[in-house]
Amino acid sequence: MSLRDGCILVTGGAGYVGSHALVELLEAGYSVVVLDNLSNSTFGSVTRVQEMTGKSIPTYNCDLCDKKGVEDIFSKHKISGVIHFASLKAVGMSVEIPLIYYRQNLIGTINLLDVMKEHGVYNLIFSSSATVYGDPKYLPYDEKHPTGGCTNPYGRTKHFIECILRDLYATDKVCPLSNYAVFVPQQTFVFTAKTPCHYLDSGSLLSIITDLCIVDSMSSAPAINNPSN
Ligand SMILES: O=c1ccn([C@@H]2O[C@H](COP(=O)(O)OP(=O)(O)O[C@H]3O[C@H](CO)[C@@H](O)[C@H](O)[C@H]3O)[C@@H](O)[C@H]2O)c(=O)[nH]1
Repeated sequence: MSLRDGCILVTGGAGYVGSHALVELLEAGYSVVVLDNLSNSTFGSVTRVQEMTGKSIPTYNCDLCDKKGVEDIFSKHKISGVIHFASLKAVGMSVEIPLIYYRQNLIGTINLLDVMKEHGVYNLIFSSSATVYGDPKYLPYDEKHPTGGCTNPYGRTKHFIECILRDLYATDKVCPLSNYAVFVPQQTFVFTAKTPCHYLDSGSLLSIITDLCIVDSMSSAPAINNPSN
């Protein structure tokens, strides 16, 4: 199934970055479905996106820790790819309530990956964070900077998820990724110019995007379908 034959599931799509991604995806001609537990947002943002674009967006108030709820969404919609923004993301709070961060971010992501596999969906863009780099060995960070050594639980959840995704990519007996998969670890600064749509159009099957400048990328919307940008 080509990506455009189905919908892109945007987890955390009601959030700040996720809702901007919706606009880009819709304007690039993708159909989208939103999953969000509304822990840090409302569906008002999605309503505004629908008003702006004139396109309708199925929305689900669903927590990724509710695996059955996630399965229901995959059963209702022909999902061809996922952009995974849903995440608790406050560094300070993650120090105060680490278990909640580990449960929401790690178990939620593992549930998502399980359900994707059950439904034969292997196209994923993961929204990571510059916190995976830990204390800088040099500045500015670039894609070659080592990850790990994170200084807080939030960063560790993102780092662990990157590790999980690398393992899945490496063991394609477990997770049958196509040979033409493009694995893009730590695309820290590329994302400013290259939107999620670029990655989808380039056939990325498992991409990790570290740190996001997607909101800025709104001004470079013409780059969406131009892989040379
Ligand atoms: O378990 C959870 C936790 C959060 N959310 C939702 O996820 C969205 C996250 O968006 P927001 O809180 O506005 O954060 P952003 O600034 O958009 O965070 C983006 O940028 C962060 C890095 O700065 C990444 O960690 C995040 O994954 C990415 O969404 C919100 O709608 C939340 O309601 C869920 O659906 N499930």
